[in-house]
Amino acid sequence: MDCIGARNFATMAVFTCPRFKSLGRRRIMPRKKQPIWPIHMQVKCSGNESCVVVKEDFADEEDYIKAGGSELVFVQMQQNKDMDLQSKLSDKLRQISSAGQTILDLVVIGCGPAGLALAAESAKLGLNVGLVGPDLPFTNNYGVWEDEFKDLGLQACIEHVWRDTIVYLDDADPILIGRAYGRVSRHLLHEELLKRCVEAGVLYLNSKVDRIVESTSGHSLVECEGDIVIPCRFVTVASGAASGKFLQYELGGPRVSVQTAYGVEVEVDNNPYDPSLMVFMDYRDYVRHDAQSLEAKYPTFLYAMPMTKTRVFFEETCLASKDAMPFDLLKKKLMLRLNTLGVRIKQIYEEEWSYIPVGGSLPNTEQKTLAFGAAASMVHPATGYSVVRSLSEAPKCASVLANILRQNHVKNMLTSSSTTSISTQAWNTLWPQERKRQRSFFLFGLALILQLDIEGIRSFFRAFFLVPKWMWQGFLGSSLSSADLMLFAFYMFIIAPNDMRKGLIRHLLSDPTGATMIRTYLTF
Ligand SMILES: CC(C)=CCC/C(C)=C/C=C/C(C)=C/C=C/C(C)=C/C=C/C=C(C)/C=C/C=C(C)/C=C/C=C(\C)CCC=C(C)C
Repeated sequence: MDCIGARNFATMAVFTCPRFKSLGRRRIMPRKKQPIWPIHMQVKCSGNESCVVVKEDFADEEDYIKAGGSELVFVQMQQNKDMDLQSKLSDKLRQISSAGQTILDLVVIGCGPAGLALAAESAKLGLNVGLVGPDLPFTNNYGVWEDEFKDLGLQACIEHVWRDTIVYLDDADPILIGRAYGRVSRHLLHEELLKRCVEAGVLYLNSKVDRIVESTSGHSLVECEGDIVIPCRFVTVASGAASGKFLQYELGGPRVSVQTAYGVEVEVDNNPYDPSLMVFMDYRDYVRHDAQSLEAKYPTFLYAMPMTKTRVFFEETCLASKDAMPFDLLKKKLMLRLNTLGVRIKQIYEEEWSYIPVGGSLPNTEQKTLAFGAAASMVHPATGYSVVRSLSEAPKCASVLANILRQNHVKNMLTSSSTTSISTQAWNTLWPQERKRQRSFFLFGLALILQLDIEGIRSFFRAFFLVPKWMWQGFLGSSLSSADLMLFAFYMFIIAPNDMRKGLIRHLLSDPTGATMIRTYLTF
């Protein structure tokens, strides 16, 4: 058997809800007679993690249901097999079963940072939360501004901090931006978010969701692989940008663009970068390629995290392009760049391929299924960053869901129309008009970046980092209000060189995102 324990989640129990039978749904229990009710099992695993998964012993399904388990098979989260925590969770599961509550308040689909954070925050507020998704480790390397991660209480998940961050645009003086940057340990972040879920009593199902349907009673039914159906009051899709099959997006919005990056963590000789500084963007041109070449179509920069003098994470990044920049081209540019810098790679620890859709439409806010994180278009269109926004908005989104459920007394009265209007309230909190205005500005900025060549990008970012620090920091962190963003635009206009000023005005008057932005700003 695979090492379930080493992956942190472990399945526990499954309920079947007799109500489904009357709805004429397909059988809830897997057809093959297998012991899906809690069983006692021991899992061997490598490493020093304790991997014992203890489950209650039942002779058969009937025995299980008699003992208080309902028919819908469900799951309990465990982390590092802490038996004390596990028994608390078992108690919670029993309370839910004994209170006859087979309908969960919220099912979150997706076990990335956004899904885990939303599940934990919602369960903290007393909602019965189920989390569904494959149990996989985080794969992305997250870079964050240290102050922002500290504010989220996640400082302990940062594995390396650089006291300052540097930007190279051309051969002129580099820009020291005066802000500490951190590299998040994806393992520690995963552990911390799991811990929050475990402590808050989130229930977990390691499965893939096939579809979400509405029942006539107004509940959502989350249909998972293995003929498992979970009834709940709200479903929130947090399974990343590729969640399209569960969601509808507004029609006629801007086309999705792509941020692509190829990274390697390596042991090197001749690292030219100071290990005390994180290299946020190095736009210097080492390759000196012909302006007509394919490389010129995709202006890229180097993002570098020197962990020590000899161990460095280098990532060649295309901030945004209409069509994804091919990974082999990114890799080639990175290798050429390192070669020109005289960096000699001695050992490769890991490689990363990153593909982040940016821009695009907002989710249709009239649908009943909710979304969070990248699925809810929360990726910053002009930077590709999203993890801090998802983590910081999770408590707010959870509290809105909890309030809506409380105010509407939906635990007792749910009809299709009431749940639709409740979902609209939740959507409006996630995407209020003010947020839509800010986003329209970012989309305008993204469209601007897309049409700049390498020289245009250099002078654009020179102006960008000259605006007052609170402005560019707020722009990158999505924390400027729509009015502040206007002030920021005005400021950029004032300090920009003449040709850039002309470009800004031309873009405002001619690009469709300019007209959309003006319209969105004028809508109240
Ligand atoms: C794995 C993962 C997760 C990842 C990987 C990848 C990477 C490495 C990434 C990185 C990234 C980065 C670094 C990014 C950065 C970015 C930035 C900095 C950005 C920025 C942007 C900016 C912008 C867009 C800006 C804009 C501005 C504007 C739009 C302005 C305008 C103005 C105007 C129109 C004028 C007006 C006038 C009057 C009013 C008079």
